[in-house]
Amino acid sequence: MQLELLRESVKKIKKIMEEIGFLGMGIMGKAMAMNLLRNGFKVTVWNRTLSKCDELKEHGASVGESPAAVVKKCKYTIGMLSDPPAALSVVFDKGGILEEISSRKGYIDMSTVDAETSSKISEAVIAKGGSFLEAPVSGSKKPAEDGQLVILAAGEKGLYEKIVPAFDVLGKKSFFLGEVGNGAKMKLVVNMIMGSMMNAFSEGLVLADKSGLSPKTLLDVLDLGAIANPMFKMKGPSMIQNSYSPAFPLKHQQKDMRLALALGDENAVSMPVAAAANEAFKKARSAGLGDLDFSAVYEIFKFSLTTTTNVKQVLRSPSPATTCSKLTAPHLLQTTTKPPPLSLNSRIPITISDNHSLSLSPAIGDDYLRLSGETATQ
Ligand SMILES: NC(=O)C1=CN([C@@H]2O[C@H](COP(=O)(O)OP(=O)(O)OC[C@H]3O[C@@H](n4cnc5c(N)ncnc54)[C@H](OP(=O)(O)O)[C@@H]3O)[C@@H](O)[C@H]2O)C=CC1
Ligand SMILES: O=CCCC(=O)O
Repeated sequence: MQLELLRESVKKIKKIMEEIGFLGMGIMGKAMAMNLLRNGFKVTVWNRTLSKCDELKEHGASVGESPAAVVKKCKYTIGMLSDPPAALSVVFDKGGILEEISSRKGYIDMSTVDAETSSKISEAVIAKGGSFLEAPVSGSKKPAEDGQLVILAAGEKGLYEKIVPAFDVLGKKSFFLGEVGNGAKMKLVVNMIMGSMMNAFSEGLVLADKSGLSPKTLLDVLDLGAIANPMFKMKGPSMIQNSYSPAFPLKHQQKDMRLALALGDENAVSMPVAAAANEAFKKARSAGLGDLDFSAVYEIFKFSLTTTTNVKQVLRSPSPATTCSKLTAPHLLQTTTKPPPLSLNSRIPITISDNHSLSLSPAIGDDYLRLSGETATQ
């Protein structure tokens, strides 16, 4: 039975025969390209920062010197880029896809972008005789590694049918949603709901904690009830340990909230919950948490202090009189260098306002300096 299944998938892959191009070796692109390689596809990769292709090369991928070079070599090219400007750049800029796309070649953009960006790309590719499919995905780093994504495709049905063997490797289920734009819209609706849920979850964890309840017990209770879901289950334990290793970077979640709200504007849909969630993600970005996992928005709820003062500066030269009029998420600050004057036993007094001060003690983690402290009325 297993052998039969194996034969079937080899047959499907052989149907494609042609090499697959892959643009964008970020968290998702790298995992997806690796998965294609593991499943017998020949893959040529490209990334703006070339060094990120090294690991793929070690696993048998070829490396193209530009998006155009990849398209020239491959019949089908997939893109997994950060945002609309990046998705447009690999198509329209010098060395971009348009220089080599032609009839019998297809471009599949799996990035999360808005319908307008996707339509612009589609029109340009089709004008050159090529085929286009948008195919954003639900699921994060782990599902990408395991080939368990949910693929939301729209555009040219013919291209969809031809690329299905690759989608079967990348995902557990593909939807074909009709005309270009529908995949982008579906993805934005899903991520809008996800971002709003993450905010409610964060608020709940803080409320439990401040009410004298154990956040860990809250996780156990949630997991047994009607609102149990994989996201709470997966993110909750690391959130209560202040650990936010990025699977889905917060800056991308905020981009998706922004694009979803724009879709709401376009359709006159009132979205007060999503708008509030977007504000929290923006606040987290401005506090320097954009490259952490989107669950780091929890930090914003833990500390309702508003801040922008250069806390890094404060940390580099802590002194008893250090004054910090505005302070955000003071216990989790990204530092470029470990500040020399600090030791694990240091306590750094920081005055927040005339009436309040913080006394912080540092613990140095991987790339982050974590500080914990309590407010005290002077
Ligand atoms: N991470 C996740 O869980 C998920 C992410 N997504 C979506 O997938 C896309 C990729 O996400 P992810 O892999 O996490 O993001 P990363 O930030 O890890 O990677 C972004 C990629 O885009 C490239 N890039 C950025 N700007 C440009 C540009 N101007 N020109 C060319 N390339 C550029 C980066 O290149 P460089 O290395 O040079 O910076 C990198 O390859 C995003 O749209 C995201 O919203 C969808 C589902 C899940
Ligand atoms: O766009 C990112 C989605 C992340 C997820 O579905 O877990």
